[in-house]
Amino acid sequence: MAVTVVIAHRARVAGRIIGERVVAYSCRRQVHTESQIDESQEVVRETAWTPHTGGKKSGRNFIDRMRCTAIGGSGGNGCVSFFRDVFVPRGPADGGDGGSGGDVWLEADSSETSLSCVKQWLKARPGSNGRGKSMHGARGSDITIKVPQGTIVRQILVENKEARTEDPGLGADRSSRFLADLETQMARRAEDKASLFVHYPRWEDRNDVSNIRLPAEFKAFRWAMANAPPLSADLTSHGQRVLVARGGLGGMGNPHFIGAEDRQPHYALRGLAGQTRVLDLELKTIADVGLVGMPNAGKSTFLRAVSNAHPKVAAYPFTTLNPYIGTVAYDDAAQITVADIPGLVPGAHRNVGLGHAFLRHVERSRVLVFIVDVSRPEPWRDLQMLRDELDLYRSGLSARPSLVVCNKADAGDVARRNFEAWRLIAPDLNMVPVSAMLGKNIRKATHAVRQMVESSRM
Ligand SMILES: Nc1nc2c(ncn2[C@@H]2O[C@H](COP(=O)(O)OP(=O)(O)OP(=O)(O)O)[C@@H](O)[C@H]2O)c(=O)[nH]1
Ligand SMILES: [Mg+2]
Repeated sequence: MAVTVVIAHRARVAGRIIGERVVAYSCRRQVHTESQIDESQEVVRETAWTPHTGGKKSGRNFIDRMRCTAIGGSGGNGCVSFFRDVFVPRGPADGGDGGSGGDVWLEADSSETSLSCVKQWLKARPGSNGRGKSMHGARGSDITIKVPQGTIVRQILVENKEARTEDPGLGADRSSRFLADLETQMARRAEDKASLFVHYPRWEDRNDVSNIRLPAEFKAFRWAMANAPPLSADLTSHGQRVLVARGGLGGMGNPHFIGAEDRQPHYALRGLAGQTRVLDLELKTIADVGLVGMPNAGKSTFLRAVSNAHPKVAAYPFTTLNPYIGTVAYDDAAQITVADIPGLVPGAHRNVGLGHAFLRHVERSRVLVFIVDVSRPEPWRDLQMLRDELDLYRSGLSARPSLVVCNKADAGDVARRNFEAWRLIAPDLNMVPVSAMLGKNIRKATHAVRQMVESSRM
């Protein structure tokens, strides 16, 4: 059976054939794509995760989806110490508390354009341990990671394997199984409790901490950590921040455990571990207008003509490999943002061409501008294909307010005839003939777009 690779990335693609399956690795987008074709149907699958590429910021490392792990700094341990002085051999407890661990924050920044600056492990600093003479440990410093505006943060819930209970044996009857369970639970609880404490040197055996009441603040923190709701945030505006992993609470020093029975506690609490969260970051660019078109239709040329952006323009398909954002400035100081994305080809929803993953960058645009090359035969078919691909990505997406820009209207009689025929076929379609290359009729298009953006804001 013949096996074909459907991937049309212009980037370097290394592939290896395993049986009837072709596994291809695209170096450009770091997307691991697996294609398999059988006689009846085509199956193309893209793994959801783009691995980290080492923090480089260049355009080739554009990343719009990644997974990372945020770990709050652990709290410093409380200290076991006693006041000592000349003629004071057994002074009162004076151990300081440990400092809390640092927090991990994500912050939207308008100067960031890609998630490639985000590392896979985001770790905040731990708090310092408490010391004698009631000296409390310093708080661990927070870390703030800048992400582009439009980043969606979701927590991935990882299964807790420890939650599974052990089976005491097949032969055990119900009551003995219940008792065995209870015993293991009690032993585990005592063990867990003992592991929460630090001891004065060589006092481990003498300290029985099983009856010690843990401080309410400590219990409340542990409860809050265990019952924290799954994180989900959308960082849409510049400076918006979200706390993704809280630092652990610092342990309490031994003065907290002075009681009626024990005036000289030889133990203190350890700091708690920081929160760990596995995060899925997805960048969905926020622009007022999204440009959608086939490769070579002139999207980038149009963006150059209307805005301050300078995307690369060339006479071959897939010139644009990453989204570009430009700002259109009007005479009365009004501004709208326009996103140019790589071209779509028939079957983009099956990952043909560069796939439709880039459509996430126009998904939030209120207005869509279809750039159609009017010098191609039957350009209305191209528009239908674009609309179909949008709907296959997200149903109803093509129903957004839209303008059809009939580009390359300067390309001779063919373009003019096609445009006139199109007018007859679809008299109600919102169309503007332009020549992005020569800058003709651009003002008409930009004003039509502005009207649509403003009416969609109302
Ligand atoms: N004659 C003519 N050519 C144009 C016009 N607009 C763009 N072109 C040419 O069409 C070719 C493709 O233009 P691009 O702007 O790179 O097209 P694109 O849609 O961004 O293509 P991809 O980035 O590959 O998706 C270039 O050679 C442009 O010079 C136009 O209005 N008239
Ligand atoms: Mg382009």
